[in-house]
Amino acid sequence: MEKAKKDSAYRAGAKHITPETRVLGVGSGSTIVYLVHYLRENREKLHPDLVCIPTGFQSRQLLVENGFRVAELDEFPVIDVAIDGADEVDASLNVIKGGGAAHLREKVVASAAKDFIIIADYRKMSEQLGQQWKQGVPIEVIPFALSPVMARLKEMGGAPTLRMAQRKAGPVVTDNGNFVVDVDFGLIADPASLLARTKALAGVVEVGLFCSMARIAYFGMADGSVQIREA
Ligand SMILES: O=C[C@H](O)[C@H](O)[C@H](O)COP(=O)(O)O
Repeated sequence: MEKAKKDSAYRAGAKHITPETRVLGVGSGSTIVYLVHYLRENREKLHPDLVCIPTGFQSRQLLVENGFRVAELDEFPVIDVAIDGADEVDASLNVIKGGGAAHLREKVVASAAKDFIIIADYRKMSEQLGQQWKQGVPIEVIPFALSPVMARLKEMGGAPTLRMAQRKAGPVVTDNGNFVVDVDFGLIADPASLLARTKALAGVVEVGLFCSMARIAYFGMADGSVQIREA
């Protein structure tokens, strides 16, 4: 599995991070660690003034520890390329993200990017969202709105669960001070419509459905190959 993650990250890095890439969005999760390894091992191929925009605390730390310059969107509101992991990717490149509760900032960074690329291992590859990722769609909610949002999500046919922290009593609290509700909607026939309906609920800050955003996805396979899906 680790090899598959590394293969996808290295293939995408070699293809999409060129000496012209000045501002790079760096996502979150375990696959993105390998992208930072790629950057570390290929410094001579990078723009001399490369600036990285991390999507959260984890990737920020990772980049700083490896000697890369990190900056905020205030300074660099347009990103050349953003690369990020995924929890599930369907045949049309709709993506579920937020398994690490980072999807709000990830979506902001992806939206600011001219090009958005996904890296993942083969477990994330599916035909329809909900096939592989059984944990549900991550939805970031302000704590004040938790109960009414949970009730509305049930009315919409979802099965919401408040994500609980491990090694801390109580719920997961995101980098933005909010809660995450994982909502099982079964197989998702129309991700864009589900995104629109869930995002419209008062108190929902962001939904971990990324529709019509990714241009290309790299999947590291069990046999050592890398499969590519393009929008
Ligand atoms: O919130 C977390 C992010 O959306 C991650 O990019 C996603 O969960 C994939 O993570 P991993 O590369 O660890 O599978």
